[in-house]
Amino acid sequence: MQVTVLGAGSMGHGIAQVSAMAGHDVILRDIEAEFVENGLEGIRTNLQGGVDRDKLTEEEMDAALERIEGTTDLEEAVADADLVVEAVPEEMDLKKEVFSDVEDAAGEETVIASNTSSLSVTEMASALEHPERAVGLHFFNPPHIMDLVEIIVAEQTDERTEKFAIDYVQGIEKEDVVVRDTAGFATSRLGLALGLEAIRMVEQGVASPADIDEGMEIGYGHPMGPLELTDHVGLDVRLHIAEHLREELGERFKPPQSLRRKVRAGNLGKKSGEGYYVWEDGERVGMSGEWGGDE
Ligand SMILES: NC(=O)c1ccc[n+]([C@@H]2O[C@H](COP(=O)([O-])OP(=O)(O)OC[C@H]3O[C@@H](n4cnc5c(N)ncnc54)[C@H](O)[C@@H]3O)[C@@H](O)[C@H]2O)c1
Repeated sequence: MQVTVLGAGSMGHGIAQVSAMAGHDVILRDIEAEFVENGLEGIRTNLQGGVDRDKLTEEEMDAALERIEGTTDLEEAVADADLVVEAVPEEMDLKKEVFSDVEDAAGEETVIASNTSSLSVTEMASALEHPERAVGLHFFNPPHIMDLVEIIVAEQTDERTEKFAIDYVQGIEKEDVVVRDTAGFATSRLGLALGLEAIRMVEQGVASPADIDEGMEIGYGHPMGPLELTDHVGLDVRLHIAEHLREELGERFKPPQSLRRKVRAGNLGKKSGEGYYVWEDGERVGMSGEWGGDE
C-alpha cells in the first residue's frame, strides 16, 4: 500500500523508514526541501547502521530506500495514499489544518492518522468532513527501534479504520495496544506520573537522580530510569504535557517547581546539555545542580 508521512523530523523519518522496510511505498513530505533531505539522510544513516550491525542486508537497505520518495508538494504526496500519518509539531491548530488539507487532496478511503503524543485525536478528527477515517498512531522514539505503537481510537473512528490501523501496525511488525482517546492515552499518562513523582522525590532530597533511576532500572527492570528519560524527552516537552494533563485530569499532574525552574533557565535535558543530568556530546557525564557533578 502507499503510506505518506507528513513531517520529516525526529519521528516522521523513522515512521517512513519502518513503513518502507515492511514493503510499503512511502512518500515523505515536509515544508522545505532541506527538511525532506535531512529526513532522507536520517533514514540512510539508520539503515546503514542496521547493515553494519548485521540486522539487515545491503540489498534490503537498497530496496527500502528505493521505495521512499521525498517531496514538499502536499497534493502529490497524498493523492494516492492509503494511509497518511502526520508527524508535524505538537500544536492542535496546525494538526487540524493539516488534517483538513489532507482530506481535500486525498481519496475518499484514505485513512488519516496522527502521531500526536498527547493531543485529542477526537478534536483533530472534528476538522474532517469524514471524521470516521481518523485515528491516532502513537509511535515511540526512535520508531525503528521501539516496538510499540499505541492506537488511539477517537470518538468518531469507525471499525474499518480501527481494523486498518491494527493491520498496518502488525504489518510493520510492531506491537499494538488500542486505547480510547483520553488525555495522555495510556503510556504518556503513566510515564509522566512516574516522571513527575521522581522529580518531586529529587526536590525533597529522597535520593539523588542517579540512585532513583538505578532503583527503577535494577529494581523494576525499566530500561531507563524516569529522570534520565525526562532528560531524553526534553524537560520542556514534559512540562508542556504535564500542564495539559493537569488541565484535563487534575492536580496530580501539577508540574513540580524544579521542573519549571529548569525550563525557564534553558536546562531542557540532553538537547541543551543539562537537565537532571549533565550531558556532553550526547553522553551522560554527571548530575546537575546540588547533586554536584559526580554520580
Ligand atoms: N519526539 C518524540 O520523542 C515523539 C515521540 C512520540 C510522538 N511525538 C509526536 O510526533 C510529532 C512530531 O514530533 P517530532 O519530535 O518528530 O517533531 P520535529 O520538530 O522533529 O519534526 C516536525 C517536522 O514537521 C515539519 N512540519 C511543520 N509543519 C508541517 C506541515 N504542515 N507539513 C509537513 N511537515 C511539517 C517540520 O518542518 C519538522 O521537520 C509531534 O506530534 C510529537 O508530539 C514525538
